[in-house]
Amino acid sequence: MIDARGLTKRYGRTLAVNDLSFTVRSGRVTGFLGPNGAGKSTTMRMILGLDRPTAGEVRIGRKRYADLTNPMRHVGALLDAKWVHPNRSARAHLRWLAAANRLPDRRVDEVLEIVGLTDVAHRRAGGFSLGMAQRLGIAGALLGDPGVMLFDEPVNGLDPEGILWIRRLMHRLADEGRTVFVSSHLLSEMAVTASELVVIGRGRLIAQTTTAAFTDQASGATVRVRGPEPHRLRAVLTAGGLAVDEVPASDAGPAAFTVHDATTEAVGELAGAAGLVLHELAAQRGSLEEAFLQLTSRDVEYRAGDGYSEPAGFPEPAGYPEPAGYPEPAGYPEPAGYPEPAGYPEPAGYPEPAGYAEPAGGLVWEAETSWPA
Ligand SMILES: Nc1ncnc2c1ncn2[C@@H]1O[C@H](COP(=O)(O)OP(=O)(O)OP(=O)(O)O)[C@@H](O)[C@H]1O
Repeated sequence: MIDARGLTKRYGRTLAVNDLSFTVRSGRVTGFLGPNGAGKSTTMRMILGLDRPTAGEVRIGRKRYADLTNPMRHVGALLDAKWVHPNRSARAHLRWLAAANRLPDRRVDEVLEIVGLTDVAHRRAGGFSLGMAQRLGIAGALLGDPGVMLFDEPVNGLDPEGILWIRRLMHRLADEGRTVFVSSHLLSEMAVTASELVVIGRGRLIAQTTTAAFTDQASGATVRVRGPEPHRLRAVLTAGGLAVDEVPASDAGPAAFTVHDATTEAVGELAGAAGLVLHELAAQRGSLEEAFLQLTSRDVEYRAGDGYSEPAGFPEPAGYPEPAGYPEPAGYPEPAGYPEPAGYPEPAGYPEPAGYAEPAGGLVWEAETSWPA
C-alpha cells in the first residue's frame, strides 16, 4: 500500500504538488493520471525518497522510504528506462544492481526470464530498443521481488506490442497481490490498464475512485434496452420518470432505446412490473475521455460563481505537447483470448496493514483542472 498525506512540493515559485492525499491499495493496478506537468513524476520521486517533500509525507506500507531496510525488497520502480550503463550487458547490469542491493545473484536469471530477455541477456544494453530497455528497467525493479511497484509513463514511445506486454505484466503483478501504481497522461491506455485511478491536475487531487465509477459518475450512467414491444416499453419507462431516446437500427445492432441516468435494475424492474419481455438490457459506459471532458465543463460552471482565482505559481503547461514519436495507441486491437482480470480480487499474501480503512466511496472532487481537449 502507498499512503500519501498532504504531500506538497514547491520548486521556487512553482507548486508542483499541492497538498496531495491518496491511497494506493494492493492487488490492483492503480492509474496515476494527469496532463503533462500535473506533478505525477514529482509525486513518484517523493514516494521513492528521491525528492524531499516541502510538506506532508508518503508511506510505503507503514514506513517512509528512508526508513525501509533494503528498499528494493519493498518497492521497485521504473522511472527512466535508459538509466543503464550502455556498455554493460543486460545480465551484467542486473548482477551489478543485485550486488549493490545485497540481493541474491540467482534472482537475475529469474527476472530476465519474467521480462523475456533471457536470449539477449549477453547483449550490450546500450544497443537495446526502447521496448527492450523498458523490459530491462522492469527486470531491475523486480529484482527484490517487491510488494510495491511504481511505473512512470511506462508505455511512452512503445509500439502496440510493447504496450500490450506492459499492460499484461501490470495485471499479472497486481494479481500476484502487489501494489501497482502507474502514471500516464494517456486516458485510453489507463482505461484498459487500471481498475482504480488517482487523478491529479496542477498538483492537486481531482479524484480517487475506480475507473468504472469515474466514467459513470462523470459521464452519467445510461442503459441500452430493447424488446419486441418498443411502443409499450417506451411508454412504461417514460411513465416511470426516465428519459428515453430511440437508437435507430444500424450496423452496430437493432433498434433500441437509450435510457439516461438509469440503472439496469431500475429499467428491468419497470419492464418486469409491466410484464414486458426484454431482448437486451445493458449498462453503457462512457469512455474515460468523455468523462474528462465532462469534468472540465463542470469545472467551468463551478468556477463561474465561486470566486476561484488562479493560484500564483501555476504556469499552464504550454500546449501539452505529445512527446515526439509517440503514437497514440488508438484502437489497437485487443488480441483474441486476452482475459481481463476479473474484478481484481484481493489476493492472499499481501495483507492490508492493520487499521487500514477503505477510502470513502465515490469521487472526491477537490480541485479544478484544465484537461487538454
Ligand atoms: N526539478 C524541478 N525544478 C523545477 N521545476 C520542476 C522540477 N521538476 C518538476 N518541475 C515542475 O513541476 C511541475 C510538475 O512536473 P512533473 O514532471 O512532476 O509533472 P508530470 O505530471 O510528471 O508531467 P509529465 O507528464 O510531463 O512528465 C511542472 O510545472 C514542472 O515544470
